Amino acid sequence: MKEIISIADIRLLVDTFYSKVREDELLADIFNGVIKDKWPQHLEKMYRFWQTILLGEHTYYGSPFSPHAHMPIDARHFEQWINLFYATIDELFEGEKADEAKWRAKKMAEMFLSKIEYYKERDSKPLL
Ligand code: HEM
Repeated sequence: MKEIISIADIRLLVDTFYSKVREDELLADIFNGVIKDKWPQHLEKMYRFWQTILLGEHTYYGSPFSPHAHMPIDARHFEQWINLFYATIDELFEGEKADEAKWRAKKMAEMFLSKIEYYKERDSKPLL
């Protein structure tokens, strides 16, 4: 077991996590439906995202929430996303950054879910 200290560790984390996602009964179709043949680009973006968060090396400048705003996802999908993410971390890493990765992922999942629910409620309300 090792700590997360380098971009090679981030790549291993991201590659392992998304290979689980791509085999997951609940999540695979949602990801593939949006990403299609652009997996290399998605993975590259996600290396930068986690490199920025965990290593403090600022290489990601996107807006993380926007692409999720209208995906057909609810609490079950986020729960499964978190299960796979935690399983990936626990199988590969230990230490402070590993704990931080889990903590940050959980916080962002909660935030994404509450925003998605907010948009759904608002969209379903009649105008008058
Ligand atoms: C069930 C939950 C989730 C699903 C189905 C999902 C799916 C996706 C998909 C399909 C994309 C590609 C969007 C595109 O290229 O247009 C994406 C992008 C992204 N996701 Fe998620 N995601 C989920 C949860 C999360 C969580 C919890 C995080 C943060 C910890 C996250 C972080 C990101 C980031 C940073 C991007 C790139 C945004 C950009 O374009 O800059 N996602 N996600």
